[in-house]
Amino acid sequence: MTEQADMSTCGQHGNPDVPDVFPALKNDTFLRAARGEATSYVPVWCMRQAGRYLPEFRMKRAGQDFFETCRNPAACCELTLQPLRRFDLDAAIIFSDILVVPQALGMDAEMIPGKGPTFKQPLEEPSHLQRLLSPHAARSALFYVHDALRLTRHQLDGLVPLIGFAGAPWTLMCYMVEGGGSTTMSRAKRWLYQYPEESHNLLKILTDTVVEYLVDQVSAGAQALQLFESHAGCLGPSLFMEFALPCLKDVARRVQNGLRQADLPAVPMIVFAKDGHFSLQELSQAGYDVVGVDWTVRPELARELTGGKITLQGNLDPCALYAPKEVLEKKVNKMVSEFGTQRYIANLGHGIYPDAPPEGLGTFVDAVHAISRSLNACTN
Ligand SMILES: Cc1c2[nH]c(c1CCC(=O)O)Cc1[nH]c(c(CCC(=O)O)c1C)Cc1[nH]c(c(CCC(=O)O)c1C)Cc1[nH]c(c(CCC(=O)O)c1C)C2
Repeated sequence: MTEQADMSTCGQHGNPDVPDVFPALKNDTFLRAARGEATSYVPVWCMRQAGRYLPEFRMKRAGQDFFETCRNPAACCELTLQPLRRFDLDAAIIFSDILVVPQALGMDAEMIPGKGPTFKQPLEEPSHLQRLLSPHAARSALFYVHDALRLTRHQLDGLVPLIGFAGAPWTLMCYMVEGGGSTTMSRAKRWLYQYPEESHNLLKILTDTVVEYLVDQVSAGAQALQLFESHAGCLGPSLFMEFALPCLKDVARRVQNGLRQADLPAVPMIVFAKDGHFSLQELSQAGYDVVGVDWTVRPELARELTGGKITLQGNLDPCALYAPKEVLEKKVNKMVSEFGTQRYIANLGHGIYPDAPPEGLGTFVDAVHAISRSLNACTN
């Protein structure tokens, strides 16, 4: 145990009924690895670990509107804790969604079963930017996420660190322009080619909003932050460097400054650019402590591109959870051996799929721990 009871305060939307001193952290392995410190085993968590693959998640969510659930701190807390009751995970991630940010900027979203999240009035042309509320207004609309973080940090009772997150500006712009998911993101990319200046304006609004949102998350109890750039792949290198990377750099720098100014602790920041293999070198110099890697990248190449100096996170193919136990264990062995046991956080290469067998995740987590402990024992 290295961290004493944390004196972080409730922040500007703090609930006066909840005491503002958080319980001491009992397992800091994830934070140590994120900060590049030595660990006796490889910590592991799983993107979308609070999700539909768990029967208890489906039970709790049954009949409830998705975004109503996001606005209910007690429900978010329960859903965040569910996977920790089953698996020996080294971190929790708050149950929420990246789309709460566009909502807070005034865009109405609903979750349509079988289709996914959908905005009723997407941004079709630059004049629609006038519909958006200010980053300042968005900041106060997001109080419910901070209430969920605060409650969950207390309920975790120091078991493992709590991760907060946000969508990266480009990924949020994709949903706001497309109105929902898309395989090509061609409407959003059309903006980059046809309206580059207005695209930069939109990305700036999103960057400003995300920076304040993440600082507030730390104020509410988040002990690490992850940026999801889920739609990096469709950009390719040149659009990524022009439109997405500058925002990611701004977010990292301004969040750490914001934390200093607010007298809040510095927290490790993770960037995960899905299908962004072409950007790994730049991402390793973008101001983040950890770079996430999807399963299409060889661990040795990821180490080489990132100069061996940064913590990497990833990257088991989520479909490997369907494999028989022995095959899955072999895959984990290969992955951990190739990344190495230091400066490494094991994870899937993207979120767990809704039809993944829960016992597969258990095998994955236990194998990461056992294999990394034995590899460490060999080298000591
Ligand atoms: C469980 C869940 C979530 N969002 C959605 C679901 C499924 C819907 C349901 O349960 O009813 C809809 C939900 N929300 C979104 C989608 C994808 C839509 C699409 O692109 O088609 C869906 C189905 C948008 C979204 N939402 C998120 C991302 C980034 C990660 C990624 O790339 O997968 C994205 C792109 C982040 C997210 N979303 C969620 C978390 C929870 C915390 C955890 O990891 O356990 C997180 C981190 C929660």
